[in-house]
Amino acid sequence: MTATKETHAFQTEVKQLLDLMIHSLYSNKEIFLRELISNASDAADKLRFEATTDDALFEGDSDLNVFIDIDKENRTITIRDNGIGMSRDEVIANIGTIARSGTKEFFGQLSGDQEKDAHLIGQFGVGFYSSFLVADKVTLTTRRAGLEHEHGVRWESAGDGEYDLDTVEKAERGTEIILHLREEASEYLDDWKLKSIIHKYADHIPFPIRMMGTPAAAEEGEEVKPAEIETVNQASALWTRPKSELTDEDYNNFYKHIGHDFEDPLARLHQKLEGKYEYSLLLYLPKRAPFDLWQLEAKHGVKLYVRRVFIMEANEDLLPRYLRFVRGVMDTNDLPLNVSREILQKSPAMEAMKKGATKRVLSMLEDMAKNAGTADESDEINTDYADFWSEFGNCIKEGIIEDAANRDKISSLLRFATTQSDEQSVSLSEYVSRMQEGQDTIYYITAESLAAAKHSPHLEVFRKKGIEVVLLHDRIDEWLTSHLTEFDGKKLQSISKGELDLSNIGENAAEEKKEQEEKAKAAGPAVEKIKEALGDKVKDVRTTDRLTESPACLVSDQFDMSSNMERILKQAGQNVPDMKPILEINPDHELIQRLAKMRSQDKISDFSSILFDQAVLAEGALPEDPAGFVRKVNELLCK
Ligand SMILES: Nc1ncnc2c1ncn2[C@@H]1O[C@H](COP(=O)(O)OP(=O)(O)OP(=O)(O)O)[C@@H](O)[C@H]1O
Repeated sequence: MTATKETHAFQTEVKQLLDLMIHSLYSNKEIFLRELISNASDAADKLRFEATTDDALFEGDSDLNVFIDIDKENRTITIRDNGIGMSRDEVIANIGTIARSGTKEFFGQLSGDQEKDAHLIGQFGVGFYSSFLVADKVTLTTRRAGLEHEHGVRWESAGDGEYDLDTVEKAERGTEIILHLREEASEYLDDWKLKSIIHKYADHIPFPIRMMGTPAAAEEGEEVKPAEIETVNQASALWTRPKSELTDEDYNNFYKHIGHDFEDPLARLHQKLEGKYEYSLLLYLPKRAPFDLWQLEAKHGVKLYVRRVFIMEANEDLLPRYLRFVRGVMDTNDLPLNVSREILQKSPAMEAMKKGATKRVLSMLEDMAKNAGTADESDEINTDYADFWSEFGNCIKEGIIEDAANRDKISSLLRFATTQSDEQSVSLSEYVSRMQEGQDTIYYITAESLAAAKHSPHLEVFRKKGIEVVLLHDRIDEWLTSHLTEFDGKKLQSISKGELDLSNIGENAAEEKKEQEEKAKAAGPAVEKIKEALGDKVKDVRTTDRLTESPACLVSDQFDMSSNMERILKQAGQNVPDMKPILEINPDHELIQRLAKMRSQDKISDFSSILFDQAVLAEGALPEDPAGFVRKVNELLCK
């Protein structure tokens, strides 16, 4: 064996993370133990799974456990597991490097404000690095199960930007971490203190966590009995225990382990399902979106266990992609332990679990939505669903597109801003319950921002008639509305697409319609003039009753792409054919009436072009020739 001691530098991000962590999690130091036990438990899970197809990996020792040892004299705590361990390459890849999606976003969001950053860092997860909260030197020795004894690896660092790596002999497989405690972390040398932290954070860990017990005090003349090893935690899989035995704290601590989160969850679901297939679900909704929510390779999800043996993180196999924020465990007796992932994915039992779990998560959300706004005994208003929506609403919208079978259920979970609420808090049923007499359509507008939607000229007639309009301004809304075309038997219609017919709505509808027709007729010459002036810039020019204050607006043809969608696709670098809009004019507006009287071709042309560009601006977009627009307006102003 060649001696291979090397010194490596930490990846820049690791250094940054360490500095930040030591400062911001200072008052929360004890979490180091939770993080290290969590890793040890994951390592035991991995070994147990790999050993289902290769028993030799147990190396004759299948009693998976974590052992914690205190050495008061040398001021160290040792956390030792006999899990899967790591090879040299794995140590380099896992310890000293952050190779996870969402890292860039995480660093981008740091503000320098300690409290806020502590929160962010908690969400991001500090894992192994939390050792440096209490230690000024960490020595990790590990050997991967199945490798020869001489392929052990020692990793050592003072957390100052570098680590040493050495190849060593290690007889037992697994990982041993020695924390050389800082002066100010002496309290952790007390075994009662450590035991109470283990109870707090790791009772639910399904492997025994062992420590030396306290030696019983000897009676006079008796020999002092040596201390015995004792198991500190409950060591049973939490989801297999009856609900009545479990406290909120038990559930929350388990969530923090499984969800790699520092905060309590927003809600949970614990059920045992019996039918053709038997399985248990323990699922949680996080309070906050993880950093990698929008990454394709989201890291943590739902864990699949078969007969309490961890099989895999199996997000999309167990829950549809749009529910990727759900964390937790599904455990079944109906799958074999030692089959490949591919076979598992195709099994009817997995399919049934996915269907059942999806249904139950959606029902949990429905219940949360129902309870929204209600007050509890202490008069506190329930904001759980609003909180959920602001973090994960856009994922639920994906569900409309992705999960046609549950579309009805999902559509009742949607919440929007409308002309009556800036908050995204209005459900479609609430909208329907407020519809005007004669209204049989749910009206919406899509725009680049809430402000652009709210101030769009298209809303003018709706305001006048008191008709509520749903204001859509998230990118995904364009896709949402192309899949959600009906709710509760009512059509959804964009107010900036196609012809608008509000003639059935309101008290004087019939008279208004007649009046409008007359006005349209009178504006005929103006329409023709503008049409000629704008040429092929527009698909058509026509009068409208949409507008009450603005002179003109743009609409898309019923089956054309909306201008907002066109903009989004173009921004995303897609090749989109130019859609020609329809210019609608307000025959009551003074500008239109003045234009009707104009004779000079040049003036008509300038006026028409200004009308068109103004309508573009009102959509939140830029005219094709902004400088030309400004020049024409200035010329007019000076006249
Ligand atoms: N005791 C251990 N045995 C085997 N592998 C380990 C052990 N501790 C850490 N690792 C490996 O190092 C990786 C990084 O660990 P770290 O605690 O930094 O992050 P994590 O557990 O993956 O995620 P999080 O930061 O969210 O806790 C783990 O994913 C695992 O592969």
